[in-house]
Amino acid sequence: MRHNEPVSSTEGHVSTPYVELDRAAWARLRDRHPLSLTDKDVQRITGAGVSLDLREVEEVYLPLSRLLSFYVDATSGLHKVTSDFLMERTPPATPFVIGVAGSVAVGKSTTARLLRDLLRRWPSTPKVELVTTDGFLYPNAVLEERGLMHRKGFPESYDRRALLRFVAEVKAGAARVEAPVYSHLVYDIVPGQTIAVERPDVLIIEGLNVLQAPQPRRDGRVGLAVSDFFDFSVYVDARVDHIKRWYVERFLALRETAFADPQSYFRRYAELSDEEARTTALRIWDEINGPNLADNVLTTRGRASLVLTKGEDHSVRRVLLRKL
Ligand SMILES: Nc1ncnc2c1ncn2[C@@H]1O[C@H](COP(=O)(O)OP(=O)(O)O)[C@@H](O)[C@H]1O
Ligand SMILES: CC(C)(COP(=O)(O)O)[C@@H](O)C(=O)NCCC(=O)O
Repeated sequence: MRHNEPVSSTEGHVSTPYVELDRAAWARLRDRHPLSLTDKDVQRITGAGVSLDLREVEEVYLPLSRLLSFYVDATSGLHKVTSDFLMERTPPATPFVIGVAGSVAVGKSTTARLLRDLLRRWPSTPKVELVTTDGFLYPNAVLEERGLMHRKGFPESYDRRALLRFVAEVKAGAARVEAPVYSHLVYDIVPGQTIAVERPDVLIIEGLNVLQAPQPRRDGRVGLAVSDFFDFSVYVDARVDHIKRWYVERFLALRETAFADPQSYFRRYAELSDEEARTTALRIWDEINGPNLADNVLTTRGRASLVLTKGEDHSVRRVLLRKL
């Protein structure tokens, strides 16, 4: 099969809406859109903690940011058409909204930060903001009351209405919209702290459940979901056994950093031996993050505009791009 041709599927005679490109085919696209970065740029982009390969950024994420910048321009043209049709004199600026979804530990935050920093380099999108959905988790006090302390990350652990309102307001061009902030260190919402979004060119919303379909309400009617406001979405994908290993490795590493902080909710984990830490991480994975991935996150993959599939070293092996 030629890699630049759509994949056809025999499943129920519905052909897939995606075009599938392997790593080499995707990387070749870069030749048509010459782009380059220095090691220094990459260091600046990724910040502390994650060691990223320059080639990976240039071959995978830079072309994606280029495609996105074309989408931003095309979408703004479409808004103009609607506005002209409606004879609006001063059409509101409408931010382009991108959702980034995937499992805990698959690399959503890294992908979202990369896209933010790369998009800022393109002329039509200098102002890019990134918001993570953890700020919309209910505070621990509410989760405790509802018996949801061991369901953090499951759809019901979020104030979905507040999240929806936030995205709808940003999308409607509101001058300033605030989102609450979650601290991984204290493992709770930070009272009174917010992040402000002020009419960006692009808003990236990153979180486990951002691609969830709208849920039926109590009256049986189906409302809106945040994904209804997305102009584009990325699902970061990998084999579950790889993700589970990345989760455990990150947990072991956190003993030296975040867990060791006197303020950390998980202070007690800093003292664990390798074996104890591994057992604890595997338990948390098997009880919380694994089931959430299987039941609520993976089930939304087919709704994404683009799926990045990573190999066991985090390098992207395959890209699915929705064409239909
Ligand atoms: N593209 C990448 N290349 C190398 N390592 C990565 C990459 N993306 C993520 N990682 C590693 O995987 C771990 C999880 O990534 P992160 O972005 O924090 O995941 P998530 O936000 O999905 O929980 C990080 O600790 C980081 O070291
Ligand atoms: C904070 C999270 C729910 C992810 O939030 P997101 O930004 O994806 O909405 C997750 O990273 C997490 O910490 N899960 C909790 C698992 C546990 O209770 O340890």
